[in-house]
Amino acid sequence: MNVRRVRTYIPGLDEILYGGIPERNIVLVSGGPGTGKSISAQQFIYNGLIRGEAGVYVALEEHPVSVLRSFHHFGWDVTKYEKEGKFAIVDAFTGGYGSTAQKEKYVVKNVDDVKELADVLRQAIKDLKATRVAIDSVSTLYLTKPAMARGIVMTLKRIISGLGCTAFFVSQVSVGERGFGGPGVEHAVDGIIRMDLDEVEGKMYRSIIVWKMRDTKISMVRHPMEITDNGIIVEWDKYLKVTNFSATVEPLPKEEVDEMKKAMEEEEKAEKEKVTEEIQEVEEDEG
Ligand SMILES: Nc1ncnc2c1ncn2[C@@H]1O[C@H](COP(=O)(O)OP(=O)(O)OP(=O)(O)O)[C@@H](O)[C@H]1O
Repeated sequence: MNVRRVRTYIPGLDEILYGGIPERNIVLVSGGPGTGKSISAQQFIYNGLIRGEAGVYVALEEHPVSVLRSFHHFGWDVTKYEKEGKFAIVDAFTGGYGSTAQKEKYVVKNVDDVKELADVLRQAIKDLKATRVAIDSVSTLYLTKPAMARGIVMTLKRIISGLGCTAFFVSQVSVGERGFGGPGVEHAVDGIIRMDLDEVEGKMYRSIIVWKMRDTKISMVRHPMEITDNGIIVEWDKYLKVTNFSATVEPLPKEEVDEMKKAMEEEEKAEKEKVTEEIQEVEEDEG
């Protein structure tokens, strides 16, 4: 059976997922500092907004004003969609203190209370009829209580997935750490995307790897990745070979490139059919 997919529209990422993220999947975006996790979450939300899909961004790690500044840094004007009721930031950072928080609609007063966060998030998703959610970062919620991690992730997953949304959960790990966020979390989520920065002989290399993604085939190699003024670009037809002394970018075998291209073509076809069906439904309702 063909799964319904949510395209990230992050250049190259849908290709290495063979068409996009299966709908309702909760994806852990894991990586060390400065690897591009927040940018990927913002790009995922913005790319939905410009295509008519409402989105909610949960800010746990930065002030909502800083989050807005990050979106605008890439020219992603979310303020426009906020005014139209298609985008909202859930403020789980300020605790309701300060002049900005007084004006916000979705504020979590006690961040240690996951039930409160879940309630505010549920309300935001329902009000906006959102289909995309980003939590930045989910690891903040259990930094001091690792035993609670699985329970917290499962609570959020039930709500988000249950309401029909697909989500990016940002997970912070230390430089050089091999895991993604602890065993409870890694098994609870539907997908894991890992972002890395490697220093080889004084030069930094960015890369991305899909570790797991339920209900779809994935690329089995590490891909080079760039952060540009327009956001993240994944080099989906190349792979990065890193050793202690060298980093080389190699082309992928032609068969794999062709298979990813084919998967994308099929997804684009399925998407066109979905739009046609939706137009027909609207016409029938109106007619
Ligand atoms: N226009 C740009 N061009 C190139 N690189 C950029 C640009 N804007 C931001 N960056 C880089 O992106 C990195 C930050 O990415 P991001 O905030 O997504 O990291 P992160 O993985 O969320 O990190 P942390 O866990 O520390 O918050 C910075 O190192 C910055 O240099």
